Amino acid sequence: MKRDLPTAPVAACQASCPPADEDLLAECPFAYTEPMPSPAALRLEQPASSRAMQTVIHGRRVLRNILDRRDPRPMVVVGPCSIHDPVAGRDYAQRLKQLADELADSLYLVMRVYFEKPRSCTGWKGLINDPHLDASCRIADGMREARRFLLDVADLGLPAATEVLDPLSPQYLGELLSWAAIGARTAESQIHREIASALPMPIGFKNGTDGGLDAAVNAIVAASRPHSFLGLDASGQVAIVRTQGNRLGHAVLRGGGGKPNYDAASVAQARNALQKAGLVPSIVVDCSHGNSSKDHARQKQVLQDVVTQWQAGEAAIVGVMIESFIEAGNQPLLADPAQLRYGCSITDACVSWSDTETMLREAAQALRQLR
Ligand SMILES: O=C[C@H](O)[C@H](O)COP(=O)(O)O
Ligand SMILES: C=C(OP(=O)(O)O)C(=O)O
Repeated sequence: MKRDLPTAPVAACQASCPPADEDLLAECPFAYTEPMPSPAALRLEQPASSRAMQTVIHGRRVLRNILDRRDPRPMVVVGPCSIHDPVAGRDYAQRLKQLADELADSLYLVMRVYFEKPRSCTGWKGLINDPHLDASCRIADGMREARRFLLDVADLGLPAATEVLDPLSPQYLGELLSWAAIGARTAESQIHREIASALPMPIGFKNGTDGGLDAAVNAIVAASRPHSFLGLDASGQVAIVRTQGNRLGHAVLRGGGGKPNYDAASVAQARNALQKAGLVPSIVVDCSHGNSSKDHARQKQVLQDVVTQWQAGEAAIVGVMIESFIEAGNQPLLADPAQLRYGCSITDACVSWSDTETMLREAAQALRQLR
């Protein structure tokens, strides 16, 4: 069967397929390539300030101390489901920095700065992939935009967290992150476990979309070991990457398979599974996704349940994740992005900024009373 090939792939294909025969052309790979600046080139173009690097390193150190139980505060990874409008994202970061300072005695706030969205099937794949929100997929622009955004967040003194999805992105952005997640759809992937073993920050591995824990537990063990794999060096050269293993892997319970898993019984089950695998049980509860049935308003109940578990002495829960933005809910991505509602998610629904403040102030107050 003959396929209709778009113009650019046809041109590239014709150059690489010896005879310009129609049938052979139809068998050509349906792909073509464009150059991308190297990680070193982008770092040179957008260098990190010393304040930014101090923020990142301090963030990693605090999170390591939380995981090693040397800092009693829970971590709170909080922010939009995805950054689609860097102006609204910066506005959010400024608000969050103030709240982080206010609650620093009880909670350690890290901004969720998610640029890459793993889709169940299809959909907008995030700011790096499609920064202009129009399917033009200008990835070099997206990477620059993402790096600029992380630099600005770090310059505010706010540590940042992201999901590592594309295997090459950490070379461009990894130095600016204090925490990273491997998502529910990729925790079972060997490639992502290898990358996690190379990263210099704590990594949360999510349970599977079916709610199963095995992928996350196996991922934590696998990422803690040394690996050798193919990657990219800073100059953009394909390289053999040899890692030492990341001992700061932990589980993120996000619910799944139509059921939540933030409740005390599910947390006990996860704690036992981690211990059985020889791991120190460290769990972050994701208040969103399968734990909220994607109803943003339910994130508040999940957080309240976690606080109750802390009050009952549950030490395995070292943090929570909240999907939060300026406006509550979400909206569809419109053909004209200028018509989008300011500060409202175009991926999963988020709690509003004012609810975020209330939720976190209440949690901090409850923790103060526990001291
Ligand atoms: O966090 C975001 C989404 O849950 C994730 O990207 C999957 O989204 P989808 O099921 O709408 O594709
Ligand atoms: C995609 C996400 O989560 P999960 O991997 O749990 O679906 C996310 O946190 O944005």
